[in-house]
Amino acid sequence: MEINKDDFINKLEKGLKELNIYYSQQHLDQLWQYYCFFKKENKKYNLSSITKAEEVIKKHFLDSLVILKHLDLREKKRWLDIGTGAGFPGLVLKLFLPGDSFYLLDSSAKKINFLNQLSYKLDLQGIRATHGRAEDLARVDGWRASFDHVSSRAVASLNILLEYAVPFLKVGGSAFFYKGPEYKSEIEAAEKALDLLDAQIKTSIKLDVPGLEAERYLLVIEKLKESDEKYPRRAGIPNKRPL
Ligand SMILES: C[S@@+](CC[C@H](N)C(=O)[O-])C[C@H]1O[C@@H](n2cnc3c(N)ncnc32)[C@H](O)[C@@H]1O
Repeated sequence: MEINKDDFINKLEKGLKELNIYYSQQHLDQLWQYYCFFKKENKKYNLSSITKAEEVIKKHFLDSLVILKHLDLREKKRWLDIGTGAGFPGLVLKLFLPGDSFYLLDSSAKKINFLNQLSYKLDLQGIRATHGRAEDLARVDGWRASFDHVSSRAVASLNILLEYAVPFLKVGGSAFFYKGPEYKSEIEAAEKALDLLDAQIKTSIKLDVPGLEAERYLLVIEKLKESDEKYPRRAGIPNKRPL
């Protein structure tokens, strides 16, 4: 291990304080356990190329958490994280929103296996990791039109992501997409998808992740009406022929 627990926690606390995020000793311990397990199992489960402690703190943990201050925390919510990978942002958000229920979805069985073991180690309740493709699950009862929020980071461009995500949302629900500086051109290219899926961009927010030079943005999408049942199209089609 290239860093000890005290140094890891010092760096993590510094970032959380800069983000103005309320945290407890339990959060710090859980994120340390998360980091250790992620680091140990990274190769086996092919998780991420970012593995140095400082980078994991900034690019995975703080980047996942930076949206907390933009959420309405008054009511408990049901979340879906599409293409969650090693749990970013879904599992990290769950630690800070313990009363919300989280569904983590990924098309890689290995990653889901990792997340199930991690959830067990952290003794988390109200979290479920599922192996599958968004296009398939969005047609299943109990998944379609049943989430208050969908999150997704680094999975696809906006026009594709909308077709994956919007059918999962309840009418009035919102999706949170983590994006880079190219988000404006993605919005332009997604005009037709927004129209066909009866969704609108509620807001775009510049995110400040402490110590991160890369520009980060949050796109908040609102679902306006029930989705046409032809969406999403068959698995693979949204990516091959985006709306
Ligand atoms: C680049 S990784 C990003 C992982 C994580 N969200 C992050 O930010 O670190 C993209 C992930 O999306 C998953 N994925 C891609 N297309 C998908 C789909 N249609 N349905 C479910 N998962 C998908 C991949 O298996 C992969 O784990």
